Amino acid sequence: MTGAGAAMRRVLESRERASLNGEQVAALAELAQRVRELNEAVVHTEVGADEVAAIRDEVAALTARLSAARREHPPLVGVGEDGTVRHLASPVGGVLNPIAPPVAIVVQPDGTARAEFTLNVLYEGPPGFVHGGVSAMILDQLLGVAASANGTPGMTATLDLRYRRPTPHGVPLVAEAKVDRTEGRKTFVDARIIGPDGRTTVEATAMFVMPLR
Ligand SMILES: CCCCCCCCCCCCCC(=O)SCCNC(=O)CCNC(=O)[C@H](O)C(C)(C)COP(=O)(O)OP(=O)(O)OC[C@H]1O[C@@H](n2cnc3c(N)ncnc32)[C@H](O)[C@@H]1OP(=O)(O)O
Repeated sequence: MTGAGAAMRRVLESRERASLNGEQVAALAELAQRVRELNEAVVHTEVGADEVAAIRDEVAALTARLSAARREHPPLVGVGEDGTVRHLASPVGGVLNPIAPPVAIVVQPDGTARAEFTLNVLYEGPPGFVHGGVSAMILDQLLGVAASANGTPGMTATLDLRYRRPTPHGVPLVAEAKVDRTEGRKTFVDARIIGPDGRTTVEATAMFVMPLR
């Protein structure tokens, strides 16, 4: 069995990742945004059973139309001119991924990975608050981006979370991550989510390990 590094390289090499031009990305991102709105509407709808059945069939027909021509792999990672990390299909902030929370990560000149975002009810755990696993996923991504921006990317080997207070949804949040230190193949990164009152809701520390093989 080969290691994670070789496996990832193989996937990347096998991907004839048609570089989408800006226009194509914008068009698909708009589609993904409409699907996000659809997702939220599904959770909130009170329309009757007949209408639900009719909409179900319409959605199935749209899925069939989109599937008429499929890429084998989703489009590749890139970094925008403004430092914005563009992993187009990422489950965190991927503009082409309709289940991704809208978390656009920008790497600042001092290496801090930062995002400002608002989470809706789709990401709810306890009533009124963000699901802890969603916070963990967002922080893992931010931590990983900070490690990559430091020139020391890796796989998450450890992720420690401290949930200090509930993270509210429906209000602006900030998350940031910064590399603390590196030791050989290990990179240690700190991150947090900050609520609208400026108080930290979740803290995280992670260790990333660059796979050898
Ligand atoms: C700029 C472009 C931007 C692109 C941005 C994209 C950003 C994307 C962001 C995505 C973000 C999301 C990211 C994701 O979602 S990553 C997905 C979640 N993570 C994984 O699936 C990782 C799975 N594990 C592995 O692949 C391997 O185990 C790794 C690679 C981690 C290590 O396997 P490897 O065979 O290479 O390592 P080694 O065994 O020789 O050990 C080496 C050293 O490390 C120490 N160690 C290892 N593991 C642990 C552990 N768990 N706790 C404590 N220590 C551990 C070990 O003791 C040793 O230390 P020492 O004895 O030398 O002192």
